Amino acid sequence: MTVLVTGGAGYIGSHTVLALAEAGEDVVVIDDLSTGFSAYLPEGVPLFIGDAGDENLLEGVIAQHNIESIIHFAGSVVVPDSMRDPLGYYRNNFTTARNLLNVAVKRGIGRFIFSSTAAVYGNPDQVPVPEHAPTRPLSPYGSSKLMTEIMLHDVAAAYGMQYVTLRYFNVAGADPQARIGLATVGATHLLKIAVEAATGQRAKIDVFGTDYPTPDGSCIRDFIHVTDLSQAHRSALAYLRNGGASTTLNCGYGRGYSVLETIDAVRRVSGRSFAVQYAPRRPGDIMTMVADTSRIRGLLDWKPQYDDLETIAAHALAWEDKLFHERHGELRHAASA
Ligand SMILES: NC(=O)c1ccc[n+]([C@@H]2O[C@H](COP(=O)([O-])OP(=O)(O)OC[C@H]3O[C@@H](n4cnc5c(N)ncnc54)[C@H](O)[C@@H]3O)[C@@H](O)[C@H]2O)c1
Ligand SMILES: O=c1ccn([C@@H]2O[C@H](COP(=O)(O)OP(=O)(O)O[C@H]3O[C@H](CO)[C@H](O)[C@H](O)[C@H]3O)[C@@H](O)[C@H]2O)c(=O)[nH]1
Repeated sequence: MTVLVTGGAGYIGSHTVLALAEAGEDVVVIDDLSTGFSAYLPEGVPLFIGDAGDENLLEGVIAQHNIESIIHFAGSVVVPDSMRDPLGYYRNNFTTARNLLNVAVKRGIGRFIFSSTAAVYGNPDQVPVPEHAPTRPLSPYGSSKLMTEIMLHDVAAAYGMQYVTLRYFNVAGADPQARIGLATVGATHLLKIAVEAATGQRAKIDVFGTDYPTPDGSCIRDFIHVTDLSQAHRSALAYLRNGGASTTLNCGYGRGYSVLETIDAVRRVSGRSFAVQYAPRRPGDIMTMVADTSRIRGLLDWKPQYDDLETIAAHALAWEDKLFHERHGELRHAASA
């Protein structure tokens, strides 16, 4: 009984593969390494380098391994890029999932966990946002995820598949032992930028908008530690194996922190000062995005362990320090070669 993880060499995928491997699960990964890193997979986890929508590759992997469940992370994740290249995003997020589901149905793989996003809600009418809130994505990225959610629902209804769609809120932090973390060059996530500033890799951090009608004028987000999120995938898998009905679940802690509070947390845990510059609002930003978490807490046996902004910031910082020294060392090495 093996779990196929697509995009398992990426940020969230690699933390989930680690959690599964540590729990003794057999895992195989398909990843095209477009933004992932093979080095972040635990020893012994087979990696098939290729497209998760390549049906021949999928058939080959399934023929070699006894796949019982699929966790589908592979996709393109940068909202502004999706505005510039909508067709690329619909292909890599929607068409890839369509091909993967086609093979899953043909091969009778009956359990599917899908990485979706809070971006499907667009600007919410109510906060915290429940899963039944209207879905009005503001970007091709959000639309491509919502279309995949709808397709998965229809496929499950037609072929008797069980699925859990997980709508992640703002994923942050790194493995508490700093074995893996977010390594994408040019990542745009707030906490990543803040720890890059704290490690001296950036001269400053911009705060996009300080005139929102929030207590300190900056946007508010619900940050979830990537290790807690990886455990939510394990819990979702256990839920499906126990016969749980298909469902869609918000993944957050249900608590919001402002952009300024988040930057302050990085300053506190790092003990380092860096420049913070107030900048205009970033187009397309949602003001406040906080999850209603009652459904995930009620349905899954999931107990978050790192629901604390300073802990998330500290883990992100420890990983960034390690990454910076590794990359810096590599550069020195290359320069002297
Ligand atoms: N990071 C977040 O805050 C966030 C929030 C909501 C949802 N998500 C979703 O979670 C998933 C993982 O995101 P992440 O932050 O780990 O990003 P990531 O870029 O680190 O991971 C994506 C992985 O998928 C691989 N990949 C991309 N397209 C592929 C393809 N066609 N075939 C095979 N491999 C492919 C990449 O090489 C990478 O390893 C994505 O589906 C993303 O939309 C992420
Ligand atoms: O240098 C920065 C970077 C970000 N921000 C602000 O910080 C907040 C969070 O921004 P991120 O880019 O870190 O995250 P988003 O909330 O825009 O989006 C993230 O969370 C979404 C769900 O809410 C989607 O899942 C999406 O894929 C994922 O990138 C926003 O108000 C943004 O304007 C800054 O002020 N300065």
